[in-house]
Amino acid sequence: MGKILVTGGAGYVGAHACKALSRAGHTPITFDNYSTGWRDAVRFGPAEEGDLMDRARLDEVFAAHAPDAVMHFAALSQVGESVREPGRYWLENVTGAVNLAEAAVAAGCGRFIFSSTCATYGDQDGVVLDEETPQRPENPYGASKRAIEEILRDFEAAHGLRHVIFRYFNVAGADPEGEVGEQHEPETHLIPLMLDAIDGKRDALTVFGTDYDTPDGTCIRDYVHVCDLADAHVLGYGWLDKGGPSRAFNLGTGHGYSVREVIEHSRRVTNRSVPVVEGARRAGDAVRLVSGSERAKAELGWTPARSSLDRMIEDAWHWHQTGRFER
Ligand SMILES: NC(=O)c1ccc[n+]([C@@H]2O[C@H](COP(=O)([O-])OP(=O)(O)OC[C@H]3O[C@@H](n4cnc5c(N)ncnc54)[C@H](O)[C@@H]3O)[C@@H](O)[C@H]2O)c1
Ligand SMILES: O=c1ccn([C@@H]2O[C@H](COP(=O)(O)OP(=O)(O)O[C@H]3O[C@H](CO)[C@@H](O)[C@H](O)[C@H]3O)[C@@H](O)[C@H]2O)c(=O)[nH]1
Repeated sequence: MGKILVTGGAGYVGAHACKALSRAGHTPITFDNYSTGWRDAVRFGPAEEGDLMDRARLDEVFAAHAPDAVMHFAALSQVGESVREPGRYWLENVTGAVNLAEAAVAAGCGRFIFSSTCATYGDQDGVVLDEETPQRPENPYGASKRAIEEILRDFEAAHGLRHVIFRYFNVAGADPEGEVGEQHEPETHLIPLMLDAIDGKRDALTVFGTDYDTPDGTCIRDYVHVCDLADAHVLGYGWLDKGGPSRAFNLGTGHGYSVREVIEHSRRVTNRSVPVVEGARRAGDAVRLVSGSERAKAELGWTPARSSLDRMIEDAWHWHQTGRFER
């Protein structure tokens, strides 16, 4: 069983990964500055407060815990914001990852699992995006993540730091037991915003662009359940623990849904109407991002068992109605 330093363990995906790691018998040690995460979300192992920009603090935490691996979730992660504030994305995402990789190498921790994204691929004229697809990000967020992937390859060559890169598609849903869930402030993600509109916490959901070249004019994304992602991280740790080589894996289902289809499914699952207004395109949005995820299934034995759209909306709705983190 391993000790795993989880940066961003107080955030949405990181907290679900901590639960899955702890269930599998590992010890997740959260490292977080609580900028977008929640102290209440750290329920499955110890917490260390700190900022990735502070290399000395990272060294202290590595010395205190001697982790067997790092899982690096902490990042700035909003496409639209990255277009408006590219400097922050390049500075914080890249510097944070370099500090973490250097601290891991200095401490003799040789395994690194990284949260990358399908935004590193960009639009590719309707082809299914598999791991061999050339990466052509269309926004500073995706570009910063692609840069970190390159940095990890350099660190392996120079220092033997082995890595697993997970390129997530669109994460959705929540822990079905309701212990943790998705809560961003301000919220920018489609499904939680829609649930807010459904129960009157906001006036309406704005659809960002209805004139895209897709069957119904709205953008298409491949949604994957956060608990399936969390399970993939446990498998990724096992892969490196058994001596597996550095590898990149997509995590998606291979099925894309348009914004209008997500609205329709939400209407059905919640049995409520969804107030919607049509708005302008959001800068930086790709038209269509759909995964080829055969590699993760074949090589890691990963199954996105909970990733039907209805199930993700159901679990998100359950959390929306029953859970809430407080500052
Ligand atoms: N949510 C998605 O749909 C999605 C899709 C693809 C990739 N990802 C990636 O997954 C990761 C997690 O995303 P999320 O949705 O859970 O985000 P989140 O904002 O909920 O979590 C990020 C966590 O990192 C912490 N953090 C941020 N900057 C930090 C710093 N400098 N030092 C220490 N802690 C810091 C935050 O406080 C927060 O707890 C990100 O790397 C993101 O790019 C997310
Ligand atoms: O109020 C809203 C919010 C979103 N959308 C649309 O819904 C889709 C999904 O948007 P969102 O939930 O914001 O996700 P993405 O912008 O696709 O980005 C998420 O998914 C990426 C992978 O695709 C990750 O890398 C990012 O970190 C994560 O924020 C997009 O077409 C948006 O234009 C709307 O129409 N209205």
